[in-house]
Amino acid sequence: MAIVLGDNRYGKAGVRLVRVDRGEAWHRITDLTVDVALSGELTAVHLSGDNAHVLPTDTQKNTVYAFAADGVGEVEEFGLRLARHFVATQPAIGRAVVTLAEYEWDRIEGADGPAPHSFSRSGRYTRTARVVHDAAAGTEVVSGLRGLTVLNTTDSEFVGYAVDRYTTLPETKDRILATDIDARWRHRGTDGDWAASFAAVRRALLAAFAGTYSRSLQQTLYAMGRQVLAERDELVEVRLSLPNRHHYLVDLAPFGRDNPNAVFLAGDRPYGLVEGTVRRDDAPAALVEL
Ligand SMILES: O=c1[nH]c(=O)c2[nH]c(=O)[nH]c2[nH]1
Repeated sequence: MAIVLGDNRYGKAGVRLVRVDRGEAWHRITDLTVDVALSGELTAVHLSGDNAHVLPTDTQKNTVYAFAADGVGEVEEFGLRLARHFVATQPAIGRAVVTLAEYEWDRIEGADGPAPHSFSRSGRYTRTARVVHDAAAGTEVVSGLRGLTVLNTTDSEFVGYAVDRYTTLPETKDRILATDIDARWRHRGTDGDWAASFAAVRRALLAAFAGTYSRSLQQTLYAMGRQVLAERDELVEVRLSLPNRHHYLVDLAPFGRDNPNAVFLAGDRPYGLVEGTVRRDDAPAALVEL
């Protein structure tokens, strides 16, 4: 029996970057967290401590800030620039994975209208991207969002499920359906209008959530993924991770009050977790699973 080094990668995680674009009067901010992960000919560093192939993670962090000096643009674009740079300039590095999260800021509405240089952090959702650039296998861009919390007050039921001796859940024909959307979608190519694509996918996810009469969160998941692919030719695959944010009808009978689907306890934990991928059947193989 031999002991060998398996899959490995290394890089700087959690690089926090805020870029200010200063127009004459109006400022704009871009707020990102960037993770870089490199892999390639890295056996020697692990086995004998030879660092010749190791571009320090500190240098990777510096590169993120240096590249931001030329502007950030869309997260996908920034990720592509960085990933290509590491592979092109480091002969030992065959693959770079750059993962980005962008936090949204809203302009503050001042007494005299929109404030030119004041912002409040929006908690609505986080936009994400992951770029894989591999010297041999090519380039792959995955966009996404997480933390987009949505709720339907009706048009959701859950009946007819499998029952065993541990089942206590009552069937319901009318319940609240709520979730925090965590979605990633893989692009066919490596160029395009990233901003327009993102906005359209977000709209499609929301429209499908709102417009689907739901017999389960699983069915809603598929409807959401399907709508995104039906509307967006540039995409080949959608992955959704949907926590079921249970809302429990409170029993008000002890207080002599009925509760016609009005008062709920918003559960925290445990929560159902429904995850799935919806893809075109001719989608090219992914470099890295969604
Ligand atoms: O939409 C649902 N899917 C489930 O699998 C499930 N399980 C459960 O207890 N409630 C629900 N709701």
